[in-house]
Amino acid sequence: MLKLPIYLDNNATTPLDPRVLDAMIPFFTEVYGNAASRNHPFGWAAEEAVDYAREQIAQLIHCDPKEIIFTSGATESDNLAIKGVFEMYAQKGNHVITATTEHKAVLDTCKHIEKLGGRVTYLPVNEQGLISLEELEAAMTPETILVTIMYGNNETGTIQPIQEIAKIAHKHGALFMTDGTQAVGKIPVDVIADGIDLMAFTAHKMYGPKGVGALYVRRKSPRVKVTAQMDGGGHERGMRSGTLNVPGIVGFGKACELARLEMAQDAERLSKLRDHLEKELLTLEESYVNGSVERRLPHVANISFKYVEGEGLMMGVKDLAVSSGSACTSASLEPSYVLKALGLSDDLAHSSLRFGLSRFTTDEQIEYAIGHVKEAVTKLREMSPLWEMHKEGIDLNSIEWAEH
Ligand SMILES: Cc1ncc(COP(=O)(O)O)c(C=O)c1O
Ligand code: FES
Repeated sequence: MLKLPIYLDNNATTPLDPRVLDAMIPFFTEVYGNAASRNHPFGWAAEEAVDYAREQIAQLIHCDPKEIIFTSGATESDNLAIKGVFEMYAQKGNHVITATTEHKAVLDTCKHIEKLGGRVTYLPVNEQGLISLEELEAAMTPETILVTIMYGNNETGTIQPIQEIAKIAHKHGALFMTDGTQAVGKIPVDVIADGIDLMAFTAHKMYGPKGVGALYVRRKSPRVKVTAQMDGGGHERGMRSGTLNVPGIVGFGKACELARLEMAQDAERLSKLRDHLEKELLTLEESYVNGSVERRLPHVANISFKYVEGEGLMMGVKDLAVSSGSACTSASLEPSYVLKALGLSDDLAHSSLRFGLSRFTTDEQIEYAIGHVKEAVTKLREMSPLWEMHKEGIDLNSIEWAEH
């Protein structure tokens, strides 16, 4: 039988918690009504389950259950928030501010509204992956309707100064939206304390099922509205039509409840495990942490190993399921645009690995990962002429390479 690698790609998706699956199962076979059916108990039972999940989710992020709009995932929530605000507030202005390190679900939606006549400012980040509050302030105009900056980055785990960003947006009369996909369920997120007006998040990054997400839309001071992007039966207070995915929503609710109860202890254990992994891997010379070490999600480490070629690195660590900043693991030909935005060279971006730990990651798995990565990096460097030159003290930047 095929031996599976150790799964350390939990920023891509997490396994479903068995307790979440248990909660979902009756809603496939027994309680199969349409939550919008008002005339019989099948519908009522489904609606009751959805309402309960809405409460579980609202409790995790400290909002009112009415402020949760169910979607198919964070991609849809990002689209609904940005396009929906752009259309709804067109009278006020057409300017949106975001950052270069956002997820494609945000960046490509911003590109779309540019085609519709919108103006978008893409703020740069510093080497820590953080935007500058001064640059944000300077970019605000009377036409700015929306500032959208993610909570925690999916590649590096860097956490933006959310409360400060919200204050600046509000001071200038704009709404503040955040893609909370990687942060919700991992660190405390309080939409009221943080000043968030809209927030996208998704179940499958927090031990829930794939294909179900939510958009938080503030209802009071200010009351925020988005134009629906999916027309139809007028579900979700008219903001997102379509029959609700009841089992998925039940699972999402359960995942949020578990996160509320277990997040603190998970975060403490995982940050210790992550720090141990990182400390060990940094004993390899010329290895670097990408993103902010101080402001970071507890379960993420992104490390570059200089003088190691990206493709070789991915082949060398095949006992681990991890992501890399190199293009050979993705459909695009460019190395990670997030790492490049932090100022990394193409080479260093190519030679990076992203480790994403989960509730189910064990000490033994991390010990194995440490040994495996150390061995791979050491072996690859032994074969690398660049490493040899570096060891001989030759400044590689001073070399003039022959043209071919
Ligand atoms: C920051 C961020 N936003 C959005 C998404 C998209 O989420 P979903 O897969 O639920 O559409 C992801 C997941 O890849 C993500 O990490
Ligand atoms: S190492 Fe494969 S694309 Fe860079």
